[in-house]
Amino acid sequence: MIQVNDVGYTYQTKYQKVEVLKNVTCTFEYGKYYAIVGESGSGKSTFLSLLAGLDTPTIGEIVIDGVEIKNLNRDEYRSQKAAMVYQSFYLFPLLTALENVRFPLELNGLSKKKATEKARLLLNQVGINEELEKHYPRMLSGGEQQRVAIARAMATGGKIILADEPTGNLDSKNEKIIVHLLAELVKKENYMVIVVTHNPFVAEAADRIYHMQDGMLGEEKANVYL
Ligand SMILES: Nc1ncnc2c1ncn2[C@@H]1O[C@H](COP(=O)(O)OP(=O)(O)OP(=O)(O)O)[C@@H](O)[C@H]1O
Repeated sequence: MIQVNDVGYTYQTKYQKVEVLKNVTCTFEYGKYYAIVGESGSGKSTFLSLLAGLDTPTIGEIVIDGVEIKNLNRDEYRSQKAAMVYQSFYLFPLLTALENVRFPLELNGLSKKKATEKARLLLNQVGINEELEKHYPRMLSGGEQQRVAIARAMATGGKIILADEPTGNLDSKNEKIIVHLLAELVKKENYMVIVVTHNPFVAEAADRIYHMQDGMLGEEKANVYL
């Protein structure tokens, strides 16, 4: 699980300090889908980047499966435990769908043959067939690209998916497909999914919703929509 204990984060610009997160305390468990909602500029993405190990809290601690994040090897954490999914997909443009998913598997030491087999399984799981796997990202629809990005996140082998507006560039049909996919990973494979979103539909599917307001995380609420 992830325990966030009294975390604060301050951006230091040339002229001023901007306190973006204040006294954030919460926990995230495997097998649950969380949504973090809140006004623009309230600190949601900053918080997600701390959970991803992309930045370090100014004060407080984040503990992942019993180890404080600052004591983890950051590269290993991001390549093996927690993966980010973004609004703009960020697939490697010069790699096919299959190669995009195979890449982290090979990076984690699998042979090309084994990595190809595993990548195919993951792509199949997200509904990308053997024809589409040969396509470069520009030849895929937004929904297909996001599914490849989720398969790539799963390829890290970690069970934590951190998603920043994962449906922000998608139409409502693809939005549903992606939300369903994430919810299934949580239910059937014990993933922990944490989604930052402005989209009520994406938030409604969550087990828990956290409200970020002016850098403070509001009381955890069971999802009232369920
Ligand atoms: N590199 C930076 N330097 C200084 N201030 C920053 C930096 N990045 C973000 N901020 C400020 O931190 C605050 C929180 O930003 P953040 O992106 O976390 O908000 P958010 O809730 O995710 O917003 P949105 O919903 O619009 O994406 C904002 O006031 C923003 O201007």
